[in-house]
Amino acid sequence: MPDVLAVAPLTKPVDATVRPPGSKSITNRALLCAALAPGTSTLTGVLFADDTRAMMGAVAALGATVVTDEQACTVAVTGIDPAATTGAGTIDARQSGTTSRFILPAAALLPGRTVVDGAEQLRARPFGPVLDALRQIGAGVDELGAPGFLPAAVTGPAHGGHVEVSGHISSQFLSGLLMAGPLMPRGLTVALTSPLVSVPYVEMTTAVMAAFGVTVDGLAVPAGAYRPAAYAIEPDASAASYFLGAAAITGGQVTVSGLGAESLQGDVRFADVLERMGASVSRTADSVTVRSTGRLHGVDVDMADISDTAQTLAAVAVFADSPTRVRGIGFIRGKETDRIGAVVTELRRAGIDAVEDPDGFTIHPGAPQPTRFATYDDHRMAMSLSLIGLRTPGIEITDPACVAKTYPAYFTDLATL
Ligand SMILES: O=C(O)C1=C[C@@H](OP(=O)(O)O)[C@@H](O)[C@H](O)C1
Ligand SMILES: C=C(OP(=O)(O)O)C(=O)O
Repeated sequence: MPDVLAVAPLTKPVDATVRPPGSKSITNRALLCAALAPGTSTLTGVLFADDTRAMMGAVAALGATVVTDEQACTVAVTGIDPAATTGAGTIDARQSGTTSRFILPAAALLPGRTVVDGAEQLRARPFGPVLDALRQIGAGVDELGAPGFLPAAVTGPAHGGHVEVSGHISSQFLSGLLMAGPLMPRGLTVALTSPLVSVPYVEMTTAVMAAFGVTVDGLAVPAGAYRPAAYAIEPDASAASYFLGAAAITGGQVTVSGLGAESLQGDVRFADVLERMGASVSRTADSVTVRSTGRLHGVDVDMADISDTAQTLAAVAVFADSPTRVRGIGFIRGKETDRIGAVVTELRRAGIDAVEDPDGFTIHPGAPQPTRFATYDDHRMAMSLSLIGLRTPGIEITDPACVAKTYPAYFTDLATL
């Protein structure tokens, strides 16, 4: 991929059906549950991207056997008995929040020492809540760098029981604890010490656990065992937001197949936001379609449940006929970059009146100037800002290769529009 990519404006309204690659979040949950199930599971519709390769490497380091067929998007995973496995050495979670936050509690099941580390970007993201939680349930935790950050070493086995963890920084801490819970001798009962963000991701966690034979009751998981499963992964709903956004701003229509009303992913609700803005949305059991009505109004919306689509909305909001206010997402300052600061800075670079708020941002519509956007090594900056280029000549994306974190073929797929 070039160092800078020029986005070609569309010459006519988009009219397309797309199927994004598998969900990152579901892929990484299914890989972990399969790795903790005795026997062989078969996963289909798997995402092959940097974040999921990180999880494949992590579960292999725990001792699971991972056999991939990238062409077919399938993975066969033969799981381990954690109690009979010693520590996993060092795991490189790369830039992946899910891999790192999910693998720490799983590594704490092993009677041995595992070091979890990641790329510089991940080392800057918070880990204190999960490290504290693991100490509460009997694991040894050494912070090898700054307290509350990676790298960290965990030594199990954790006995489980009652644990307290915060919910306002990331839901991934809770999801990771729940997935390891059934393999702790006392099971696990989690109490949240602060309001939970990204709630649909926890519902996704319990749904994937259920597919592998474990039932979560509230935030309590009894001691038990996973069962291997044949598991089909849905297309990625956060990835779908870019194509749905493209329909809304180019006056066209896009159908995303494989993402129906029953999706496990909260981010399918991005279509509801576009509907509130004036787009027409239709849903079937297996698809969602966004059709432009020619009208696009600004919206005032809390995106705490679907924050991975906030940057998509920022790009779409530029082309509305009134301002958009996004609330409830102060915690996205701790993602791949400070996403509130980054998206506001870049829109301002294009001459758009964008304002940073403590818990979100406000975008005033305008006519973007030709701009070379910075992307902050954040895949969602690159994918979101590219939408502006569908309507505006002279838009360039720096470091387009950063999309490899979750969607290596993004720019190829965007070009098919
Ligand atoms: O559990 C998950 O799969 C995820 C949860 C969300 O993170 P937070 O809970 O940190 O908001 C989301 O942003 C991330 O891309 C994936
Ligand atoms: C925040 C993200 O990823 P993660 O937290 O899993 O690194 C994302 O994909 O936007």
